[in-house]
Amino acid sequence: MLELIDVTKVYRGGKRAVDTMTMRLGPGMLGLLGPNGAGKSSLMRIAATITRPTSGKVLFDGVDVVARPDALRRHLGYLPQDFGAHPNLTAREFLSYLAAAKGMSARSSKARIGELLELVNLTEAAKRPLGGYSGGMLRRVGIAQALLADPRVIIVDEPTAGLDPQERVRFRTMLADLAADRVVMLSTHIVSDIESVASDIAVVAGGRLLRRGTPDELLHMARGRVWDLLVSPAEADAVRMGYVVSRMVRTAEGVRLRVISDAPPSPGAVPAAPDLEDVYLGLVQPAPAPSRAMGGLR
Ligand SMILES: Nc1ncnc2c1ncn2[C@@H]1O[C@H](COP(=O)(O)OP(=O)(O)OP(=O)(O)O)[C@@H](O)[C@H]1O
Repeated sequence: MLELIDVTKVYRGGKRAVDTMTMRLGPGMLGLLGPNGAGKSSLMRIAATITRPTSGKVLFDGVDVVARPDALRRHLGYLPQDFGAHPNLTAREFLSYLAAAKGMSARSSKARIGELLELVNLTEAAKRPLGGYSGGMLRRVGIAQALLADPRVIIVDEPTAGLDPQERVRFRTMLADLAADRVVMLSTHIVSDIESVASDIAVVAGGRLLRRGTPDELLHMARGRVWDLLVSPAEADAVRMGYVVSRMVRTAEGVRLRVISDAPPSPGAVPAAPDLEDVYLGLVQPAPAPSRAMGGLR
């Protein structure tokens, strides 16, 4: 069990990137969802013992890992957002080098690296220098290095950035499998990255935890507050001035809008079944003035 308790991070210069966040994580996948600048990377670096919190506690199985980071590090696989690999090394050489740095024996690491290359589908490319890899292939090397020591806790920061749709799906499924018996914490600003795999979603913005729940619990919040309407282009502009609009499609008949609001935004609005994108936008997007769109979702 990994626990973040009242964690705050204030950077030099005064930026409060994480503001008294508390999260407890057991086995399973927690999707940390928030816009750019929400504080996701800062929180993950703190959870991964890379950065010290300004205040608050991080406990792993009850042990204070701010004071004793090694208690977590030997069980941790971490994939930072800016994961960089040496361009002249092959995938196999790079992973062997990291395994040696982690103190793994050459024999056990050889077998493990073979397994991992298979898992991330890089066996065939493993003898080529990393400099010639695509963004997606490098991400897969990144996840392989995070899994080297068969970690109990896996922290991956925006792992799908730069992946094509097929790679995204493969990556999500792989992490979901790993989450069966491990703590997996994954950050993203893309709702579809986590809605099909995370049973537990934390929405963060401005350094604060806004909501946490299962997809069903989050969807429940938005029930009765999502509306579809078809309007003229001029009316669409007016609606966008006053409401949170989660989708807008121009069609031959007019503009089809999806609006988040407690009350119907217009007499012709039809209630719609919410999805997680609606919930997310309702939480993180400031309501345009006049502020009547967000109340119920906060
Ligand atoms: N080392 C630092 N020094 C000062 N400010 C920082 C530092 N790192 C991050 N910040 C600021 O803290 C806030 C949160 O940044 P953070 O990277 O944690 O957010 P994020 O949700 O991961 O966003 P992104 O997806 O853009 O990385 C931002 O305003 C960022 O500019």
